[in-house]
Amino acid sequence: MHEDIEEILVTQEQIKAKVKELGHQITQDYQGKNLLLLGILKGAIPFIADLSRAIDMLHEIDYMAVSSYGNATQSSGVVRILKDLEGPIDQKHVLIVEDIVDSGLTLHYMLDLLRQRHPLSLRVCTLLYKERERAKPLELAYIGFRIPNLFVVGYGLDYAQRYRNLPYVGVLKPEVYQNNQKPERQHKSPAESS
Ligand SMILES: O=P(O)(O)OC[C@H]1O[C@H](OP(=O)(O)OP(=O)(O)O)[C@H](O)[C@@H]1O
Ligand code: HPA
Ligand SMILES: [Mg+2]
Repeated sequence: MHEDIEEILVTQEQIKAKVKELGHQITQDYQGKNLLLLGILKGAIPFIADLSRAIDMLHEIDYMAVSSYGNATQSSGVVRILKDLEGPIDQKHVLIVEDIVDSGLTLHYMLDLLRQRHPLSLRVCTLLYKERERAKPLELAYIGFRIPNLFVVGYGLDYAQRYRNLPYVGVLKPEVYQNNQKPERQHKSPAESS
């Protein structure tokens, strides 16, 4: 275990087994359909790479890059699109692939945006779902693991762009981000404090 990690919440073995299970389920659910896996960069990279190979049918992959956390541990509340899809999705069944649903702001923004492009269907597969209060409910078709409301890193999840390469999901020692965080970053955004 890396020295900055306090506790492992989801092991490499648990992730592997869950990805296999999700891939199997998705294969059954999307048989005969034109499936597009839509990965949300950068956090979803390891998950979508493993999930795609666990899906036993032809499908497409595309990515969107959005960012709302920057180097902070709380969402800024403002989602910025850094990279858009390559083409239209009106002939596709879109499955958004996320590493984590935390405040839910990123997904709400993505779902609202993508609905306007009229995909044949639009659903979400997230590896992690944080148990916490949310301003608006979210409908999630596939959830890997429900985790407590702690800041986690690994398997794609970062703190200040680091730790994405850890093969497990772990809780970062608070002193790691408390030492580095600028005071203004510690305020809750208006969207978070409601
Ligand atoms: O439910 P939310 O509170 O919106 O948080 C979830 C989002 O935040 C993270 O992305 P981030 O904006 O940090 O970009 P990254 O994937 O490049 O790290 C994560 O990968 C999700 O996309
Ligand atoms: O707990 C988290 N860790 C890393 N990135 C995140 N983005 C939203 N929540 C988290
Ligand atoms: Mg991030």
